[in-house]
Amino acid sequence: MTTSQAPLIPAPGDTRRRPLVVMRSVSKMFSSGTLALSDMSLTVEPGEFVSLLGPSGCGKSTALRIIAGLGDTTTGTIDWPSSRINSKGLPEGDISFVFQEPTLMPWQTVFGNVYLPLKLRGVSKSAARDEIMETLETVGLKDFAGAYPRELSGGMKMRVSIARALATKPKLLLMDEPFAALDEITRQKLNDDVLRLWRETGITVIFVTHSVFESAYLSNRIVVMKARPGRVHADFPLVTSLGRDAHYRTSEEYRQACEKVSNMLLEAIGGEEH
Ligand SMILES: Nc1ncnc2c1ncn2[C@@H]1O[C@H](COP(=O)(O)OP(=O)(O)OP(=O)(O)O)[C@@H](O)[C@H]1O
Repeated sequence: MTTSQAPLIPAPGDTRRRPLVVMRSVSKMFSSGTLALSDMSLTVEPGEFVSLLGPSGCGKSTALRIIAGLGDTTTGTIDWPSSRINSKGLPEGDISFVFQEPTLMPWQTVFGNVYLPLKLRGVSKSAARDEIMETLETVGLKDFAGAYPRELSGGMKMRVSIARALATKPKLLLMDEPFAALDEITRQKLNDDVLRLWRETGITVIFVTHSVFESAYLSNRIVVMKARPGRVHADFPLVTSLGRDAHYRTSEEYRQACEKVSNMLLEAIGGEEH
């Protein structure tokens, strides 16, 4: 992957807000010959909540993994204009990833699982304690710090996974279908949790989902992708005059947002070559 380094501090008089991440004409061909992404460009501003939506196999996870540095581009670049870049071309400590599976260590408590990324940075347990307890409180798990993953429900495990991702206070949270395996009510609760965290922390979120309803509820911007090869089909803001809450879920505004996203998705699927 190629990256370019930008000065961390803007030049005097430069009052422009720098994008957080810029994906420029990225293509990805796997060694199997599959062209997963073709000429994909995407600029994400600080504080955005962007959902990546599209048919199965259109390259959503591939795009997310490339942004996270978990995969290389074949051509194209990923730039981090507002971050300090490490030797791997990544903004040190600025990115966290939440996968569909909570991927917790079964032999560690909730506290131990959330402590892991801080431990890897050399932070002692005692120095990390207060912050970890605060993060656990944010996700509603303060009373479960000593519990083991086997004692938790699916939704609680996902909360631990989110707490672990937040422990390092990243600027960017990448979420790859995190709630797909959960029941609808748990999913809605976690949607509200993520929205609250997003509002409270000002974190930037890129959220991969198959769900029109979920994307229309959560995002202030939707990027619909097309498959074979994966590329951006539509990219639009989702502005609402209402708060995103139970009232919004039953509002005409939400219905219209779902209809718009759904139509864009149908358009993207309709354009596929079968
Ligand atoms: N490691 C890999 N090796 C070869 N091909 C891969 C690999 N990972 C993904 N692909 C292929 O790349 C394409 C995009 O896959 P990707 O998982 O990014 O899509 P997706 O939109 O996230 O799919 P889904 O919604 O089903 O999770 C698919 O055709 C997939 O088979």
